[in-house]
Amino acid sequence: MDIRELQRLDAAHHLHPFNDNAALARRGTRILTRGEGCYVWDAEGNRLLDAFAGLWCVNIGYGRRELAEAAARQMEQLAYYNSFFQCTTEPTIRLAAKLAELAPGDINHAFFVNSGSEANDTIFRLVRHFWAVQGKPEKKAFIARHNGYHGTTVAGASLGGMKAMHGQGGLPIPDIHHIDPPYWFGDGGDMDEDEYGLLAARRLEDRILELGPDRVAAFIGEPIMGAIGVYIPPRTYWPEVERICRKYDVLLVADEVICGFGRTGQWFGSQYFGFQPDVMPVAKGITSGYIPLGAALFSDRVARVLREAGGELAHGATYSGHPVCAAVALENLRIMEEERIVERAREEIAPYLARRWAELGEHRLVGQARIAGLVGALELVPDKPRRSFFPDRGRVGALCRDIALRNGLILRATWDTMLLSPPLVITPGQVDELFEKAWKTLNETAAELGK
Ligand SMILES: Cc1ncc(COP(=O)(O)O)c(CNc2cccc(C(=O)O)c2)c1O
Repeated sequence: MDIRELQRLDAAHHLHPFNDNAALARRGTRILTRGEGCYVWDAEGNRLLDAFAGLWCVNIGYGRRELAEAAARQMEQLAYYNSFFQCTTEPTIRLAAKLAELAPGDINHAFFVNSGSEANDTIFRLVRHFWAVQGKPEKKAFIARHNGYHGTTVAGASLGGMKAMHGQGGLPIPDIHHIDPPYWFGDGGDMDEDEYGLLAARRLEDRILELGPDRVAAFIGEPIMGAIGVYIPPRTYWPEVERICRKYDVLLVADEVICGFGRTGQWFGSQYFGFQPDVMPVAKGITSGYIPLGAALFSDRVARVLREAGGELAHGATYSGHPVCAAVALENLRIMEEERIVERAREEIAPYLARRWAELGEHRLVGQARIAGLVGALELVPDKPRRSFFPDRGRVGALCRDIALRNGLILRATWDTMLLSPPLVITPGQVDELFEKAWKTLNETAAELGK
């Protein structure tokens, strides 16, 4: 492999997602070549501990041959057929049944797509259809959170609260409203966290009353807000959100694209926080990132209306329920169940990871270390113990991420918050390696800042 030639071709022909492509062309792309367990290798032979599981998604770790073999078997037998025209395939059916078994409460129905973004676009359309066929076409507004992330499609990016995304493409589309998120570190002041959780949840009730309950179709939120910086809400937040949604008959959509399939140590984030959604988009961990797959999961109530009163659903994609993707997802979930990956993550790894993560919180550069199961954040601050931010937010985070890479560790940086989301199969020894590399990285970052 001629790395320079590949980088030249990349700069000439490949537009990267969420990148300044001109700067990247000047800097050169890191080319990843292999993955095994919790490690990935780049083309220059660097072995990196991937404490971010690709992009929140490689839950069972890299290199599980069983998934490749499941894909090959299905490809050889039936590489593709669709679920249109009264047809479908066996793995698609079995995956829908497996998801009904794993999902909480009466979430028993799956509409398959190719990504989390498409799952949220599906939810946006079918939730509106759910109310319209019941004679409530005006009940079509969605409420979401500023700085939330729900994907990159028109509806997904509009449901998201990222202003930079809204600025590209003239978003949000009409009838999508945003409230402030539960970010205690940033705006909780001296308030007790439990008290702050209730206050943050009641922002939803205020907005429902402002819009009129008869106009509000649904509220969508990530159990833990991932991309913006792992905002872990106080334990009082979600039960209060659920109470408010039930009070005004607003559907509750839990965006489980990151939290789903074991990330918090429970199968789903709603179980970690103790609430029951009506609708759940899922993706990422459903196949551990080995092949693209997303799904919109619906409760009995919603599915019954869509089935019985909805007539023909005028919605679907070529690859909705793709048999190879379904076969890989089934193998992924089989491994997760048979090896008790979620339970072991909760019982054995999460407690140890929490202890070591809290030790990183002792560092002079860290204003808060927060974690829930196997997803966490370190807030880098200029003058601990004050909860404040660096003036040029994002520069220190980018510096810290680059130093981590130099030390053989992958962490994500959002602004000046370092994010953790390792494969669920990380071992105690690898947690120690993560700690050592992260501590060294924080020291070197502080030194570069003259701290
Ligand atoms: C909560 C949530 N919902 C929907 C999506 C969209 O899924 P797809 O990407 O499969 O369409 C996501 C995706 N999450 C995501 C995607 C890209 C980058 C980052 C980051 O943290 O930098 C996070 C997500 O985190």
